[in-house]
Amino acid sequence: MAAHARGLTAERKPGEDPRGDGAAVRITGLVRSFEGRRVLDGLDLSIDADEFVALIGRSGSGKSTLLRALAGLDHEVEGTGRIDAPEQVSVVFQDARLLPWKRVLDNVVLGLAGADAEERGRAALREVGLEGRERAWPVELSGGEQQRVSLARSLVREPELLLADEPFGALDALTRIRMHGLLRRLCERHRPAVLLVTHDVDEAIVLADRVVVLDRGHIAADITVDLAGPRRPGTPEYAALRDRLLGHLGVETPARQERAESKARSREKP
Ligand SMILES: Nc1ncnc2c1ncn2[C@@H]1O[C@H](COP(=O)(O)OP(=O)(O)OP(=O)(O)O)[C@@H](O)[C@H]1O
Repeated sequence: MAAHARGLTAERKPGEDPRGDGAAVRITGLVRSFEGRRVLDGLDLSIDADEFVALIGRSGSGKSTLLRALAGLDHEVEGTGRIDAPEQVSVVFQDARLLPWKRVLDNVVLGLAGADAEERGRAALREVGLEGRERAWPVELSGGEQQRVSLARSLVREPELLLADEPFGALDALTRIRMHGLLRRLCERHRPAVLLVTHDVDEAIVLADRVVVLDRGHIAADITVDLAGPRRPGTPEYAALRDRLLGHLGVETPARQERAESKARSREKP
């Protein structure tokens, strides 16, 4: 994929794995600036093939800037650094970005080569639970259904890397939970490397193998989600991880407050 911010010092090398370490994505010393202000400040990040990484961080920390750099959508941005990423990349945004004048199936297969494109498109729609809606217009679908079409459009291209920028941010809570299940199943089947930008710590824990916290252009934490059994908010391990991630985002939780108070009390003791 040709993709470069102005001033990028090194070329992207699609699909290369020079170290043979199984990484699908390798980002080294990435810098991105707007009007002289560094939003990404020498960032390094690797994502293994078929690894699911969630990227969280406060508003303005540079999450979308990083995702756009990886997607090759930042030609006008000032920057340096090196990005090694696969050739086949698909991007899903918060809004489904379907063409309103094309039917659902035509949106899915748009630009897809091969005599079997339509059959693959139908199969992708089946996978996301939209069999029978091939001839519907986008406007006839709910928000959740439109995002399903957007996922089908991405996955029909069999991406080695799936980039998702708050894909479920505009959906209601119940639809979101259903979409989490769908995305997890699709990823287990197609096994792309995934970078998911989200504001939702629970979404990150439920879906990801690793959660990366971005803070002022640097990686402030890189945490493997190592929870035994189903990832249910009720378990102590889940609560501890959630608490830790919220701490990195500067959010005070009752548990953190309790710990701080007990530390302060023990310091006061003679
Ligand atoms: N095209 C642009 N021109 C100028 N500044 C920009 C541009 N795009 C992003 N920025 C700035 O870069 C910083 C990082 O933006 P970015 O969208 O990457 O943050 P984010 O972590 O995705 O935020 P949010 O969670 O609110 O979506 C912000 O301060 C933003 O104002």
